[in-house]
Amino acid sequence: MSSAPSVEAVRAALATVNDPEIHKPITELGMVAAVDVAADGVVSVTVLLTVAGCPLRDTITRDVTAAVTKVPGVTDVRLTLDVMTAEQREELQTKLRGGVPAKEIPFSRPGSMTRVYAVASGKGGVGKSSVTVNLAAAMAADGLNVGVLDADIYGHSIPRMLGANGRPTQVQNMIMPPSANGVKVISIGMFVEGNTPVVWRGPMLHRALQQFLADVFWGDLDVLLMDLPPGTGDIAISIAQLVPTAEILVVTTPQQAAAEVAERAGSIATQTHQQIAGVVENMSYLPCPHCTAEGKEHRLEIFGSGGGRRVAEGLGRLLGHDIPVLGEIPLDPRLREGGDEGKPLAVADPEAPASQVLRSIATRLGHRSRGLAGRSLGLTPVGR
Ligand SMILES: Nc1ncnc2c1ncn2[C@@H]1O[C@H](COP(=O)(O)OP(=O)(O)OP(=O)(O)O)[C@@H](O)[C@H]1O
Repeated sequence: MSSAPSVEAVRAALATVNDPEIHKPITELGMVAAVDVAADGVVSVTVLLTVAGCPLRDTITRDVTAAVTKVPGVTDVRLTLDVMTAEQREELQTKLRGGVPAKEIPFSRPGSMTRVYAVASGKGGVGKSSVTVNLAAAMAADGLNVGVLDADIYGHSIPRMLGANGRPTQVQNMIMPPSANGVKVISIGMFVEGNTPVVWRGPMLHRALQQFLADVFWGDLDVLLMDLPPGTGDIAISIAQLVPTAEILVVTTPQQAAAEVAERAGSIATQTHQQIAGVVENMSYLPCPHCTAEGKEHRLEIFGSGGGRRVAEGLGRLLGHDIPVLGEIPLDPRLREGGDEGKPLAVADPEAPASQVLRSIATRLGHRSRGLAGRSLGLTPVGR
């Protein structure tokens, strides 16, 4: 007959259980209130939930029971779920913030290691959100900790495109973002009922963004992507004020008209003194299906050509240094379908031509040297 396990062995097993929302071990979060091991191998564990009526209590129950059951010598697991006191939640919040005072934006602290990209476009519908979610998913698949802030307050489509169906939950004053495809997501769409359009004005939008940046528990992000609304509106200015180190990523189509507006949107960087990470040309061409079937390459340039290059050159002239075109993404109906289904093509089919371009951009942006983001190096970036 095997002997009863030690309390340490049970605690070690509990340390393998992550809180489903905070994604950290429950032992580190102060959620394990008591562990008791009886001589007959019956283990009693008390776990404190962050809030009463926690929607994920079933997941926690299942995970804790499974982990403890695996410890040799355990004959039964008796789990009691209780709720943290206000003081305990306060303690947890301080711990989660890693000492950063409330209301401070972690990404704008000096020495922040998170690279922040604000994805901008001139016109709507050029694929800015599609590019954002695919880059985010590709970076996450590459092992980076990634967050997406859907700042496209009027056309918030990011949660659907990423398949983030969950709702944010609240621990004290902190908002826990749901995650999908390995990416943490927060969107104004998660805070409005149904499909209600948001008709907020500048100051309210600024406050909402401030809250998303300061009060959301993002954890240690390698990269934060912010999907801006099209154009050069209040939000772009707010972002520049809130996170001055955010670099701008301009998305355009090859079309002349789109390129002109994109250039205007990018030129905001001269006023806000932000860096431009580069230009992404989306919907660059459609690989001719007939020629592809015959093993030949023939690009149908549905929206013309050269928009990305023109924007990069225009912005380069304005800023006095070269701006790279980071990639030309072809049209692919599966990219749209992936967006509708919450399965970004870059990870669902990484070898598709559009995915290959997206993944190469993700690698380039995700692995730029840390700590230099947003700083002028006095160097001229090399083009493609
Ligand atoms: N490369 C592509 N191939 C095929 N469809 C695409 C591609 N890029 C984007 N789309 C589709 O085009 C539509 C517009 O894209 P998306 O919503 O990403 O644009 P947007 O610039 O973010 O628009 P808005 O800012 O107005 O919300 C979507 O239906 C999307 O699935």
